[in-house]
Amino acid sequence: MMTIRDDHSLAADLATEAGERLLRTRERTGFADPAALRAEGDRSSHLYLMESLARLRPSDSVLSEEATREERLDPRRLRAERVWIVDPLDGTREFSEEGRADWAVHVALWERGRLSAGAVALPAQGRTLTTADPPKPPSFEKGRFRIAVSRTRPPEFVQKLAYLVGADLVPIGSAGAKISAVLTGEVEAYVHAGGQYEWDSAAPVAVALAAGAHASRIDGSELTYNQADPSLPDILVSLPELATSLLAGIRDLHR
Ligand SMILES: Nc1ncnc2c1ncn2[C@@H]1O[C@H](COP(=O)(O)O)[C@@H](OP(=O)(O)O)[C@H]1O
Ligand SMILES: [Mg+2]
Repeated sequence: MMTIRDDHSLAADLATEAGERLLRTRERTGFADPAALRAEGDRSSHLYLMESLARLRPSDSVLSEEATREERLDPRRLRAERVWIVDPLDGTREFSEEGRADWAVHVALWERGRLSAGAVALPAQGRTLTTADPPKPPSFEKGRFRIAVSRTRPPEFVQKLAYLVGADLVPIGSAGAKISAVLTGEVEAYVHAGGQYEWDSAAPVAVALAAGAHASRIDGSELTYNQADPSLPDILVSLPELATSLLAGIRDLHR
């Protein structure tokens, strides 16, 4: 039974519970029909999060990846002071592949212009990263480092960027799993371009900022959320020590 609690704990509890439900969906439905498993995961997780937020935060707005186009275009969201930005299942493709643990549930809260709370559940890794208790990323010592990149849609320039800055590429599914990998020390950076939406990054960016990591657009400008158009096509998340050289490398490659 859920009781009244602060937004940080609520984000963490909802992401974790949605994740546990997705693990059960995976077990029950199996991997024989991946498209059916993906559809079931997306739909059931979206419904769980929408119902829970309607009950526990009835006056807040919600922007979800799985909402209808009309719901996403609802003008009330743009006037609202509090908007939950959720991706009920990030890394849907990896969710439907047996044995993979690089998929996530994202729950973020945007308040009056900035992300104020967030949680990323990594159900198959048995952990939830949260602004309630932000992870402490390791500090970067000198030398080669690792850049996480999309398994299926790596941006063209990241191979060149890796060469330029002396890094190795690590393909991982899910934006949330990649940003979490920066915060837990599996990689040192994540670079993406060419398309993405607010729900793909809001929750992991809320946690990354709370953890003291760097998070920005690839031109160094701020990531802004709850816009009329939820497209947010590129992102850089890294240990703070690496941000300046990564931004400089990206700038050189785009000249
Ligand atoms: N070029 C692109 N256009 C739109 N969405 C993209 C994209 N590249 C990645 N994404 C989205 O970002 C998330 C992480 O992608 P990836 O694993 O390739 O890094 C995925 O979310 P979903 O799994 O929620 O659809 C994916 O749909
Ligand atoms: Mg997503």
